[in-house]
Amino acid sequence: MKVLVTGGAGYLGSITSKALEQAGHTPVVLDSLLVGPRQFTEGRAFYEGDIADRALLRRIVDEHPDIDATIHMAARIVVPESVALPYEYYRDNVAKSLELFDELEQLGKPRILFSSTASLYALQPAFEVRETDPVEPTSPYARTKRMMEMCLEDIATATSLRAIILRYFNPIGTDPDLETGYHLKDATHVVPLLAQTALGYRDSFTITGTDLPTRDGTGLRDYIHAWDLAKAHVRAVEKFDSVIEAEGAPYSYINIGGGDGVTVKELIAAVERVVGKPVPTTEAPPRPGDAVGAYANADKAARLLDWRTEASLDDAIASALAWGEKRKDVLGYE
Ligand SMILES: NC(=O)c1ccc[n+]([C@@H]2O[C@H](COP(=O)([O-])OP(=O)(O)OC[C@H]3O[C@@H](n4cnc5c(N)ncnc54)[C@H](O)[C@@H]3O)[C@@H](O)[C@H]2O)c1
Ligand SMILES: O=c1ccn([C@@H]2O[C@H](COP(=O)(O)OP(=O)(O)O[C@H]3O[C@H](CO)[C@H](O)[C@H](O)[C@H]3O)[C@@H](O)[C@H]2O)c(=O)[nH]1
Repeated sequence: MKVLVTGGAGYLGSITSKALEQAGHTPVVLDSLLVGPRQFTEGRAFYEGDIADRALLRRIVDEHPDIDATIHMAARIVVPESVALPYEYYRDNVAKSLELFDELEQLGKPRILFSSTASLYALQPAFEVRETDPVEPTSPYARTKRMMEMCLEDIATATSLRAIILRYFNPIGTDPDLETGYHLKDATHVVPLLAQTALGYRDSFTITGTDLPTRDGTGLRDYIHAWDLAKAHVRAVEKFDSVIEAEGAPYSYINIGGGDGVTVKELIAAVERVVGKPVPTTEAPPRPGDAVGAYANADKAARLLDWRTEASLDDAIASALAWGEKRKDVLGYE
């Protein structure tokens, strides 16, 4: 199959492109390089440009008329930044996504996989969330994702477009060959920050939020290996039509998580276990827009995609540490 991957120069887009290739499929990457590095597109069909550039989309489909589906990963993704830059987040994640979907549908390319987020779930007393559980996005970023979910429901109901909405829990680590990975210079995600501290590139790691309603007061997340997440996309592309048929609706929501909740303090202990030495920490209040947390009920992914996570937390942390050591060679910064 041939798959258009928007945001394919990014962290998850580049790893997913590689997983598609390993499964015998062909990714076609569209990315503006707003943040994704050009190196991450090497060896692939790559179009540099914006998802809302309709002329470019027409050219891509003209040159690749056999595109079977689109994985729409391009977005701005940093929660605290979304609080400070709402215009940028709503314009890029919502308004531009609508242009993309409208043009793809007109071009006869109606299969969309959409990258959504677990951070939009409302807090549940036991933290486990199913796709049918209530949502309550707490940041502009999460609201852009929820808005797009609602748009996709309405568009799929009214038009030929069909959507599989993948709600990612927290991907960490990278592809097995360490070719691409987490690339943000000023990391904001917990595991890259912990890895940089464990590797000695940072003096200490700051725990943001120690008085939350979790078992030890720190934020709880469901961390999954990015390579497992990439393979979930391969399954979703391959099974697209059968998922939509099984759903009995023109759209489907699927949690992509492992099913284990891990607090920040537990995560730090796991990193210390993997590196075999303590990681210095300090404490601070939660970040603006921070969610308390959730972990996935991943039964639906198992049933509809025949997918479940394979890697352990320690494997995923080891992958993140290995990439943390290597990324200076690839990107030029630690
Ligand atoms: N990383 C996570 O923890 C996480 C968790 C849940 C969901 N997601 C979602 O997964 C997707 C990929 O995230 P990621 O971590 O790989 O982020 P990333 O920033 O590495 O990748 C996003 C890519 O999109 C590109 N892009 C942004 N706006 C664009 C535009 N208008 N036109 C073309 N390209 C554009 C960027 O240059 C970048 O390469 C996003 O939609 C994100 O919301 C990520
Ligand atoms: O320096 C830090 C950074 C984070 N954390 C904590 O670590 C946990 C995870 O934080 P991340 O920023 O790594 O992940 P989030 O779940 O908050 O957010 C990320 O994953 C979400 C999916 O759940 C969104 O999609 C979003 O793109 C992405 O930023 C949170 O409890 C956070 O408070 C710290 O203790 N210290």
